[in-house]
Amino acid sequence: MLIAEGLVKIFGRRPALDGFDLEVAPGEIVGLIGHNGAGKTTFVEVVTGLVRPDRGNVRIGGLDALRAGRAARQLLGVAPQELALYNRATVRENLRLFAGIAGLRGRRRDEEIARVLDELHLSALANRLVGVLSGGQRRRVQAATAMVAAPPLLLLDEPTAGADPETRSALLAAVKTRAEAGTAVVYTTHYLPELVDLDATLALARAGRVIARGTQRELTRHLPGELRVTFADPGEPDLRLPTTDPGADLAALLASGRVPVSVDVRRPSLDDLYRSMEAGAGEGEQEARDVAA
Ligand SMILES: Nc1ncnc2c1ncn2[C@@H]1O[C@H](COP(=O)(O)OP(=O)(O)OP(=O)(O)O)[C@@H](O)[C@H]1O
Repeated sequence: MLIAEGLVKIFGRRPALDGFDLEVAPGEIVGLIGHNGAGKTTFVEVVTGLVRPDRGNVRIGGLDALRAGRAARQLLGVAPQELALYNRATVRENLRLFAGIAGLRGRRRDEEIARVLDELHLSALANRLVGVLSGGQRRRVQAATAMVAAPPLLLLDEPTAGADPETRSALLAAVKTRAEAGTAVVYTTHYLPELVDLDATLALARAGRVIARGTQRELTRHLPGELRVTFADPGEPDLRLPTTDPGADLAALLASGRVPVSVDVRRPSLDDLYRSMEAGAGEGEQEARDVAA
């Protein structure tokens, strides 16, 4: 549904995108993660048409988004990181406007608005001015504007930033439902557990390019998990051992004659993956590139 190839965008002398590639299939949710400044928002802005890349191609649903921008954007719903809503209009009026821009009219428009209000738990706020809503409520409204015309591609840039648990779970459920119906989703976030809930595949951005792409399991395979053991002898402290081979490490422990009363193996998590990226352009990144290769 989305193919971005070799995107380069230079601001001043610094590349914000430096050979950024990403493909997203219909029904796929891609969690786009990476440190502040990795280029995630610039990528979203290029796909949206707000920023023109210096090099590279973007295809949306087979259309060249850099040449046939208008037609390609009809296939796109965007919730930008910086909220773009009309504060002096109500939630419903905002949704009418966005649905109208996407070409929805009459009864179909009203039905889609009712559906998205319900999905995002916004029905009770439909006639309130956006300007008087809380930050989390506005974020939900922004996500609703992206989803209202049921576009086949959704770009959600940190849609749950600052959101309370209710906002977050309503949004995640709506995104899941849309993906199950075939929508392709690019979802940027710093809240990694959300990507587990969404069963998203991952794209790790660093310094303007995607350095690794795959499932959570594929990308964390090279990282150590943790073996947690409690012993029968109350005087013996609990053991927490980083491990890539818990079976072998446990066998070695048992062979040493120590008697465990509980054993737990924690798989490497997305947080571990994120931390491994902190290692910079060192070993961790090279391993991530190997995984991608
Ligand atoms: N309009 C702009 N003018 C100059 N530099 C820019 C502009 N937009 C982005 N940048 C720079 O491009 C780089 C990538 O920024 P971008 O906002 O894409 O990162 P990000 O991965 O979305 O970060 P975050 O997680 O903080 O949202 C940063 O160094 C940023 O300062």
